[in-house]
Amino acid sequence: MDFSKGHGTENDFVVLPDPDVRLDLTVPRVKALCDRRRGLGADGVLRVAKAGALAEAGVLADLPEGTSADDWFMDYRNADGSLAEMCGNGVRVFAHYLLSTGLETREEFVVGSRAGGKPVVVHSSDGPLGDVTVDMGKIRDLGSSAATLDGKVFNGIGIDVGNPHLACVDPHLTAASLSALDLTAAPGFDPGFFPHGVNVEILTRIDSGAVDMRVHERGVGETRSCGTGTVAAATAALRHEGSDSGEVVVRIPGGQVTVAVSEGRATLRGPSVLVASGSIDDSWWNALT
Ligand SMILES: N[C@H](CCC[C@H](N)C(=O)O)C(=O)O
Repeated sequence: MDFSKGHGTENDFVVLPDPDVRLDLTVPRVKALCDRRRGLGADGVLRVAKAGALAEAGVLADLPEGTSADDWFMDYRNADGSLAEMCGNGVRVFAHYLLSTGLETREEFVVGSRAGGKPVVVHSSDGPLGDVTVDMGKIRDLGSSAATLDGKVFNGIGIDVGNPHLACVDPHLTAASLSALDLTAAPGFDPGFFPHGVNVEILTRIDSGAVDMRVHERGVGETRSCGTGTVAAATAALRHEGSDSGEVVVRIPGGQVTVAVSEGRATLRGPSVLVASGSIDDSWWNALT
């Protein structure tokens, strides 16, 4: 079975073209594929299929809002095999992949996701390097909550970007003290507030239009970047300055992206890199049940 490997600011994914929806993405298979020793290694898996084909195969119960049957659908799984509604870095890699393989010929189109249709603009896709803007849609404020990590409490805002986030702005944090935080353990959070788990972002306040952020992702662990997380972070950072709109450069360990927030919606612009393509041994895959 064919695969490609790509990343968006070093949040990396195995891309699986599956137009006939033949693959059964069981938890053991996704976990093995994402394992950096016994598999290819990735933060997540992006299955490529039309939304209508996924609905016919029963992978989707129905077509999410803003998604038509003929849209290519990003069927995203976290490295632990769990489903997540949306993946901002993944959509950029997915859109770049579609153009690079000729599955899509337009530069502006909609990518389907469990969080709804996401319009994309592929500004460039020259070989391995892409530059993509994603309309991330509505950003919903879930109210105040807090995370505990590295023996400290971080107050933050719950933000729904299609998937759940807890974005914690610490005005005393610097890029240096942020990089010194220990994020190896999963942050503590209020399970009553986030009954389905949460992606946790820790970030500095805005300085010269930019913030520094690290993230511990639900179903993955600390990643070099999280696209939906950068949207949550930018929203919280603007809120911390008393604003509900603006453009924020978010610096993450894997690079940087630009988030624009306005009237409760956001766009995310950033790079995409397609590193490799190859084939996965079918018997290896089939033996994983
Ligand atoms: N890496 C993804 C986020 C995955 C979110 C996933 N960890 C979840 O369970 O919501 C991104 O770039 O937005």
